[in-house]
Amino acid sequence: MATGRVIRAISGFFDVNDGEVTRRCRARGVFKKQGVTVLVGDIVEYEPMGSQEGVVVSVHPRSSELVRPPIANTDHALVVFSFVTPDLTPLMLDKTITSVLIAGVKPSIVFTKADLAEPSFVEAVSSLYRKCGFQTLAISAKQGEGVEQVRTLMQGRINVFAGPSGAGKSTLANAVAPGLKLQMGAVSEKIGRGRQTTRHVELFQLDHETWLADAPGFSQLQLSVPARELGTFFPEFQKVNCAYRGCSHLDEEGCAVRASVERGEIAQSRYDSYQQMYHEIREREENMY
Ligand SMILES: Nc1nc2c(ncn2[C@@H]2O[C@H](COP(=O)(O)OP(=O)(O)OP(=O)(O)O)[C@@H](O)[C@H]2O)c(=O)[nH]1
Ligand SMILES: [Zn+2]
Repeated sequence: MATGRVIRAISGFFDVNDGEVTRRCRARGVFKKQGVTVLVGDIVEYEPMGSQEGVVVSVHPRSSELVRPPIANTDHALVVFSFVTPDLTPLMLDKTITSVLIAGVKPSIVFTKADLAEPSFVEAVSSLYRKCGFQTLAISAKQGEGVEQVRTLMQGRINVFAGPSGAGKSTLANAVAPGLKLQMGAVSEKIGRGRQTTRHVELFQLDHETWLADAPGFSQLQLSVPARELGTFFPEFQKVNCAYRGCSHLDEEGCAVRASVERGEIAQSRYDSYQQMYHEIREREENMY
């Protein structure tokens, strides 16, 4: 028996890498009956067969599981947003960060196209997110500025990119992994005649302990958390210790979060995003009954 990581899934086969060799494996027949799924990113036990093949016999418990694209055990999301072209929209950024946190994945925020933005804007935005407690970088991938620091953040992790179209994900991926020619376009999904085809996801190895998914995650921002728990995914809200259990931080009297916003400590834009997301979730919750 051997242990490896699934790095690719192709029409019923799984490519399993043990750190050196990649074998094409099929899954045990009983998996289907037992409802066991094998995802790219899974750590699996397999029975080697010959020098290049094998059979997956069990799947280790997952630390995280993304639905689109389907990847297991991602532990780091690079949240890539450009300062300009397209312009930064705080709500989109905050939603992406929150979705990453809800999925149990650590986010790092990478602001791109710093070369096209006003230095004062670059500094203001970066410091706003740094103060929230997020790892934050402002880079210019085209000029190669900050690329080394991004690569350092990725070290020893299973990385996935997240962020809107045109933010610079492909450019950055190719800067950190030259030679791989990565295309980070969103996972395409065609729905026709009841059939759903999703682009294959693959993990690319940057070194023996660092991996990068070739498709961006968090393309559908569902915010799958009860409204009352949303605040726990805003690290700067946690720091002020609102004494009210289950406080929505919207209109409760004496709410420490609102007081902090009024003092200008918690950023108004983050609080606005929180309110917007809260109402979105509430609407969904109300429609469920
Ligand atoms: N000036 C400048 N342009 C950049 C930078 N990074 C990316 N770009 C440009 O921005 C455009 C979009 O970059 P992509 O890397 O294709 O963006 P993407 O996020 O992969 O976009 P999708 O594939 O649509 O998801 C390209 O024309 C890049 O050359 C940067 O740091 N500075
Ligand atoms: Zn509160």
